[in-house]
Amino acid sequence: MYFIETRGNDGKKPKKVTFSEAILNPSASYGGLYVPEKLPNIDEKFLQRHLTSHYKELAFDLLRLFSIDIDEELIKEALNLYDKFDDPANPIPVVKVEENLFIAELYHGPTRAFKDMALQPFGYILSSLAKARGENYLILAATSGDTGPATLETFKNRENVKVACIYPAGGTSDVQRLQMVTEDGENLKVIGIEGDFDDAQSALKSLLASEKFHAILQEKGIKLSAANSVNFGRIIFQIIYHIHSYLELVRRKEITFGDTINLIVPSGNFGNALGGYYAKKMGLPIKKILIASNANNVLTELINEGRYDLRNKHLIKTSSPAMDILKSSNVERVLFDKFGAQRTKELMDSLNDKGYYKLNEDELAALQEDFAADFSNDDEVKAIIKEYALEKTYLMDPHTATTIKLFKRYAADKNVAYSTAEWTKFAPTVLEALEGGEKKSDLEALQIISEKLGVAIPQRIAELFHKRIVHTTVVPKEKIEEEILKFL
Ligand SMILES: N[C@@H](CCOP(=O)(O)O)C(=O)O
Repeated sequence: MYFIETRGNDGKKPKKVTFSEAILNPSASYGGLYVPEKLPNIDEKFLQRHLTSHYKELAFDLLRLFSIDIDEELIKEALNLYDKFDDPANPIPVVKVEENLFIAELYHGPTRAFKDMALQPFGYILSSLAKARGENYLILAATSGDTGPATLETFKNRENVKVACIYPAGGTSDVQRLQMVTEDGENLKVIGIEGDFDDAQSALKSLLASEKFHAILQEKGIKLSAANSVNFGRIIFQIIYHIHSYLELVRRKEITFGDTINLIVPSGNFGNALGGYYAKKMGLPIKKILIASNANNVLTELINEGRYDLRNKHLIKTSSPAMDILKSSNVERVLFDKFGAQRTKELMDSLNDKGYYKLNEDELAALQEDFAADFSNDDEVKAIIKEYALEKTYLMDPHTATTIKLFKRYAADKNVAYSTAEWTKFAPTVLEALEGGEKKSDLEALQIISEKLGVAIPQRIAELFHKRIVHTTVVPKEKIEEEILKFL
């Protein structure tokens, strides 16, 4: 299968590339993204076959449907990394929380957030390709808290790759920050910036698109790639778990083949939601993808009103920092799929130049065929955490809590909501939700919640508080490139 560009081709880059080319060099013409030329189909036979199979087999067959140019043995080795998850027999438990609400817990990997689901195998494949080709890569990552730790974990001490991870100083939870600044691999550099996630991601995108930066790296014998979901290598692994969720409901006889379900997705950069959209397009019986946001509600406005409007908006720091994003990358792939390259370029140019775009009526209707959306503010999030912990004995983190408003609206349907991070990454907010009062430190809050509710703190989270801080760099956003070059 080949991959093409969301904003069309500039005549300088190849018109289509293979999967390996798309993941090693994810920068497409005009600042666009790579997408599959044609999505493969999954039919009932495919689903039936995987009713009794392991997640790794489902993943392997799904990747095969895309006919990617990666050696099958390498894919199998990469998928074996799911054996490190809490339950090697099932990396994603799906918990029935109440009638029609199933929570798919995507956080049982090493860094306790859904990013491990894709970054564990993707990091292995990318670094193995680099080594096999005898090439050296700089991998950029911009993070609002979860992608960073998962990227550092997957690439740590891997040969032929160096990682520069950019995070907004003060814009993540303390556990997320510690997960990054205590990572001690020789090939890793963590850079805090005086700015927000959008600044970090804009820097990443302009470095990816910069011929000058590529040339400087070339002189050093280094090529450039990225670990964020701008890289299709991330997205392909984010399609699989939606199929797994559906199969889980069939296995438990909650639905039969052909019944439709909703997916409720806490959304920031839209990679998870895009994975669900692709699964739907490929034939998975999904009724709607419900997009849950926090107070940074650009996606709610887009899906409900058809306008993506950044004018007069500034990023708000919320209790769900991984979703503190205004410039959401993967909406572009949906625009391309629905309206084609020319219109996508028009819309994205308008967003970049004027700070907004507006869909016409037909376009909005097309978007609403697949998506609905709502957002929750921090008070609503805290109330949900408390309600579910105390009344339904289900402990959830603030990102997961944003899905519940949508569940309540669609409670007559079967819904799979995604839990994208473990509560342990946001313990002070969770404790504040449960008990009110002054915000406690992460360590204190973790201990109190663990004792009171009898829930375990994973060792890797507990030991963060005793690890040496390795990365102390914090720079103005204008100095990101300089800092990266100092590290190489
Ligand atoms: N929510 C992310 C932001 C980056 O998203 P990605 O899917 O493009 O990696 C984070 O937690 O870092």
